[in-house]
Amino acid sequence: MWRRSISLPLLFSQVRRADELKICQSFSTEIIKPVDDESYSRRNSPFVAFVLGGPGSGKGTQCLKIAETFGFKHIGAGDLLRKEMYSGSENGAMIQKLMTEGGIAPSEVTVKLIKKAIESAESRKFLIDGFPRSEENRMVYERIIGAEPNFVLFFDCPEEVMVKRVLCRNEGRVDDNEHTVKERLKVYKAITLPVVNHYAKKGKLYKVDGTGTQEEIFERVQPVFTSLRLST
Ligand SMILES: Nc1ncnc2c1ncn2[C@@H]1O[C@H](COP(=O)(O)OP(=O)(O)OP(=O)(O)O)[C@@H](O)[C@H]1O
Ligand SMILES: O=c1ccn([C@@H]2O[C@H](COP(=O)(O)O)[C@@H](O)[C@H]2O)c(=O)[nH]1
Ligand SMILES: [Mg+2]
Repeated sequence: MWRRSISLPLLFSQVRRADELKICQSFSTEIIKPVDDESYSRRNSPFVAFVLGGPGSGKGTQCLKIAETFGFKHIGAGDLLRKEMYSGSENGAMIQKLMTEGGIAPSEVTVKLIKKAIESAESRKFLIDGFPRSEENRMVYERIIGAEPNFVLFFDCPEEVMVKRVLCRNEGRVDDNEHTVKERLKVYKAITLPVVNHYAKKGKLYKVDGTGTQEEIFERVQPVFTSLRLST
């Protein structure tokens, strides 16, 4: 049974009072509908937080810190697709092409990989990093998984900061170049931001300032997770 020591409506109000997180500032001013976490308790479903933000906004970096500190399993949608790409699967060439072009993989492919990762994990608390990237992704996830996320963490970061970070990343990614990052930003603004907006309207969005040092950002993120008391 999932438990936490504080209800989310109370958490939201505490966070607002403390002004530690800038929630939904540019999307909606209020949390309209508190997260219905009790339904998750009853079904004993996994606890899922989506982590969204533009390319280089720091999603992966902060997810590693959250996972280590709060015992979440980190599932990077892009990481799953990269693994699939290098596995020699029939989808490999298709994934490589769309990643190089900054596009979005077919929803069924990504959701199937996420479902497998959730089902094979021992943890029941998940951070799903970099997904959903489109409204279609979101709807296919909800249909196949049969649930919405408990909340969505969103890193808000200026474009020039994100581009600088991506171009300094040295991990040999096929998309870490000037051309692809520009394409990714276009896709992010046109196709991913509507998903962020959707969750803001539902009162499920935690918007965090993604500028500053990694440690400063983690300071802003921590209150969200320290307030959750989920059994493992
Ligand atoms: N606060 C920060 N200040 C400076 N560099 C950072 C900061 N956070 C992350 N980085 C670096 O910026 C790069 C991008 O960060 P990260 O991979 O976490 O972003 P991301 O949102 O996961 O991007 P993508 O969507 O491309 O996977 C990495 O090289 C990371 O080490
Ligand atoms: O749900 C997803 C996640 C990722 N992609 C593709 O992968 C790259 C890199 O993703 P990161 O999350 O930044 O590692 C992304 O630009 C997409 O091309 C995807 O299609 N769907
Ligand atoms: Mg990442």
